[in-house]
Amino acid sequence: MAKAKQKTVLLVANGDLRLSANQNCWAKQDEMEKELASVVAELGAKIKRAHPYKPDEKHGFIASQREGMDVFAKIDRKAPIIIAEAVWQYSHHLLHGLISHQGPILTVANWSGTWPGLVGMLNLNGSLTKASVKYSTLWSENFGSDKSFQKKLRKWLETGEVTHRTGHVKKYKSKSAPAKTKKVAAKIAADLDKNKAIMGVFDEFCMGMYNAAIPDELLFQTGVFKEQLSQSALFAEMQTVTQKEAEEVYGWIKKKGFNFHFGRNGKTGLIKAQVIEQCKMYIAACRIGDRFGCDAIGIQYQQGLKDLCPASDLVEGMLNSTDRPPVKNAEGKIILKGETFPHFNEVDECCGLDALLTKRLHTALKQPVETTLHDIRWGDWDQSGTTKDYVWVFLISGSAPVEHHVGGWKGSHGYRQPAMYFPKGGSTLHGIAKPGEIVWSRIFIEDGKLKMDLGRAKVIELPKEETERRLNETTPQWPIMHAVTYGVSRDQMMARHKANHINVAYAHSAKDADKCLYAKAELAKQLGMEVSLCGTDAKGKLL
Ligand SMILES: C[C@H](O)[C@@H](O)[C@@H](O)C(=O)CO
Repeated sequence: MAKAKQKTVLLVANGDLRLSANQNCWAKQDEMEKELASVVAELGAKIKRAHPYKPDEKHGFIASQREGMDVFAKIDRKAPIIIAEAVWQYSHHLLHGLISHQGPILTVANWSGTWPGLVGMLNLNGSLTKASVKYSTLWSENFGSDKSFQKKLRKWLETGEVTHRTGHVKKYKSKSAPAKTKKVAAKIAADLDKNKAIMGVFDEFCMGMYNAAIPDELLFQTGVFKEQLSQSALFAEMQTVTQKEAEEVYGWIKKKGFNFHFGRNGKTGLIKAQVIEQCKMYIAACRIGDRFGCDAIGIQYQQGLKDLCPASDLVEGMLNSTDRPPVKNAEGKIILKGETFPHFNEVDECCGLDALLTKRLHTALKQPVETTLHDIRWGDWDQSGTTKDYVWVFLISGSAPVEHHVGGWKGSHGYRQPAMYFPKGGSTLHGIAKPGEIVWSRIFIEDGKLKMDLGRAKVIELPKEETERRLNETTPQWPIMHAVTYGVSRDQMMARHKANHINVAYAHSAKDADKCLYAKAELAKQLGMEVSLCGTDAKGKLL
């Protein structure tokens, strides 16, 4: 390796707020940092941690915003700095310091599914983008042997900047949209303009995901407005739901053939009492959402509620389904009968807005309306010999609608949420996404504007052993989607995507999915977003 100019690079490792997560994940972070330090040394520079390992806490992560501020107050603002991530991290622990930083910034993640480090880095990238902070980003499966990674790292060490090719991204101009899709989009846009719509937000801002909050001023143009709801109100409403009502929801789920995996001890296993509380939350969420006339709702859950009651995941998966337990409002009317009540996980408002638009578009185009977000968790080449395509692991931290799963309700499973993240447990809504054509999309904020990226992909089936390998490399309790993106490579996706989350929606065929994509692009454009199309259609034609 050619030597770069000798210099010291500061390293910052950001973590979760939860001590249990930071302790559990520390070993992998430590391993990754050592590998990175050795490559940086080979390149002639030196890594210096900007904050120490904390023996009493048994980890070396920054674990709060204040702690992050104290770390950044002491560092040279002009120094080159690497944010190295092997775990899920709360971006706001660092954002302040990176906003003030004057030296080159590099975010780095190892290509590992073990903990959501790639997810963490993508969130930080999205947050830095929204905050207009200049940064570079790199990822690699093996820092020590990946020549292309080393070349790019050397470039960053020498120049303070490294870029990636993003030629797969093309600005959407209405010309490419079929006339029918324009008509559908115009009708929905006009309705939003006249009648408006509401996103119910049960506590804004989850786990430091600054990128996920849409400033109200940017939302106004879309005709969608927020109803600021509170998780305390949700918890209070849960207390008004009777045991009988909760048992009815539970019985409904059981009758559908859903597979709960119960254990004996609620500390580490799933127990019925946790599920009953989730059934209460499901009813409470429907009722509050209905009372406020919401078109979509988002429950923050991971901070606050996590210490009070079981996880919201089973609730969220059901809300995103058309085949869900009926809930009556105070007037005795079933709330949104036969419809989804779109839910945006972790109150990612960019996903909420997308889900709200998707429901309307797919209803108008007679396509499946069930949507969800996933984490871009990881990806790998198929090891079963099924496909030569690169296969992503889209895997969200708890639930997806059963319509997305092979076998629907019967093919879906409820596991206890991992104790290190979710002390009060609760069932996930796990399943393996069924093969089919999808549209993926992401609304994000850049240059103070609302933007949307869209692309096409297919979900493929992989043999049981390969699916299990992927689940065991990540978090097996969570729902998985084997996705192959058309005309967008792993590195192109990583270079461009400005979020940890990605929205996905099925269509009946490849042709229908193309139509859905153009209709969504057109609608987003009419709502004032800057829209880009990424990659190709199923046949390889540029979008
Ligand atoms: C449980 C974790 O905090 C997850 O919620 C996290 O990895 C995410 O899903 C981030 O999108």
